[in-house]
Amino acid sequence: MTKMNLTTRNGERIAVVAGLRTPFAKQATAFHGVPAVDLGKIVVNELLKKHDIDPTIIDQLVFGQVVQMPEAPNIAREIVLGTGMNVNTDAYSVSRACATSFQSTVNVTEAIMAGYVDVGIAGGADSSSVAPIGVSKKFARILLDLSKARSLGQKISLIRQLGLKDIMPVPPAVAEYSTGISMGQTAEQMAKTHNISREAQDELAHRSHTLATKSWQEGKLAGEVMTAYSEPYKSFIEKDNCIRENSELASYKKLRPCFDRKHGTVTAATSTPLTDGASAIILMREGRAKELGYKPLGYIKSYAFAAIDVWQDMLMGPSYATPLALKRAGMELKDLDLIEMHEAFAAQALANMKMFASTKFAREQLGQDKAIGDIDMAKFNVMGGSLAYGHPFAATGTRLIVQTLNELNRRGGGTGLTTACAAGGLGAAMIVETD
Ligand SMILES: CC(=O)SCCNC(=O)CCNC(=O)[C@H](O)C(C)(C)COP(=O)(O)OP(=O)(O)OC[C@H]1O[C@@H](n2cnc3c(N)ncnc32)[C@H](O)[C@@H]1OP(=O)(O)O
Repeated sequence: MTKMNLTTRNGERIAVVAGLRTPFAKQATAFHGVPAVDLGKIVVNELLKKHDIDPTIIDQLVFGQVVQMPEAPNIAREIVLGTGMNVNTDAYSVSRACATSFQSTVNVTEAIMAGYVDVGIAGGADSSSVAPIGVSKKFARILLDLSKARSLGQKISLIRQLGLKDIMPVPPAVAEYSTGISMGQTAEQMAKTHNISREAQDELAHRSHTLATKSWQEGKLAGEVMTAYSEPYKSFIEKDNCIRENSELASYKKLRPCFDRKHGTVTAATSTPLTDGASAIILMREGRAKELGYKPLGYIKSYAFAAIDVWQDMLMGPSYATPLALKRAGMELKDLDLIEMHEAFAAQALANMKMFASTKFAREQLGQDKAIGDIDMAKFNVMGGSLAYGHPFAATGTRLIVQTLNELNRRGGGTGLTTACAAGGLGAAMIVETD
């Protein structure tokens, strides 16, 4: 197969020049009270400062946030207006559930390929601590009717229709809108369908924490996680705080399942914690990066998105998107030097790994004779994954892209796969390479 690259019309590659993320913090800890829009501003502000990028050269900023704030629906534009960037910088927001910052990266990539943009920022931010708490549909309707009621009698009769249940606040659910099935329940489905044992899930989570701890200790994350917070932002944390530095397999075994208390196997340790954080990357036309004197971290080689039904085993996206991204890159799984898969749940990652290796799955679901391939654990989530780092939904895609490129560079260069499942039965896969 001939290897292929994504390029502009005159053959220039799409360069990832730099990337940065906030430390990722467990819900209601270090970033308690800090909305996603501020996390986005913090990270973009520091990204520009750290890499001495003149904000006036940014043509476009595309950002996303999964749990949206009704008062600031276009987070991208708020970031431009709130970071001293040129007010004329185009900015819009995208949403693709947990693959949101894959999507923002693709939007900027495609704009560069089309020749419309030379320099763009992509990323995502989410806060599980500042969530839009709503009201029930009945309460919302009655509030509206109350505002239109003319007499006291009308008002009283409307209020009388409300019970205690109707006026209780409604937090956003981490569940599928059309089915009501939570992400955790889907992970339970996947563990059962694919026969993923509790032991295997515990081991993957323990591995994730152990490798993430080691990566921090070896200083590998220092360059890509911000530690300095410039004015007007206060100082926060300097390290991810979901990672268990003293992870012990024995303590995993003691935990009770969370989503199917009686027959389940998915626990708090084998689920990504609810997390706050933001991440962003700067993309440039290869020639523009050279003109400006930047040495890119790497390049976007190919990408693919895929979608499956949402009732059963919905978090299988990587198994559908990866073969497409490989085909578009003219590559096979064995050609890759690193494989970074978002660990939404240990059961979900393990089920996808099984399906990568399954010829039956390839034949029946992908319409191809050969399995995607066996995953070599020496290449898989080598610095740990989302189970340890956490998962601020929209920020995970650009975390994966930057972490993979930096690790490829430390290993002397190569090609890496980054892939994630997402709500709505969606999947994203992106292949990145270094020089
Ligand atoms: C496409 C996608 O990405 S879909 C995924 C989207 N994301 C989600 O759905 C989020 C899923 N996660 C969650 O909803 C929550 O994290 C839950 C419900 C699983 C757990 O929430 P909580 O109960 O608040 O978790 P908490 O951190 O308190 O942990 C519960 C217990 O497990 C323990 N624990 C958690 N992780 C570990 C670990 N790695 N090792 C040992 N013990 C652990 C905690 O210490 C705690 O013990 P304690 O009760 O004695 O204090």
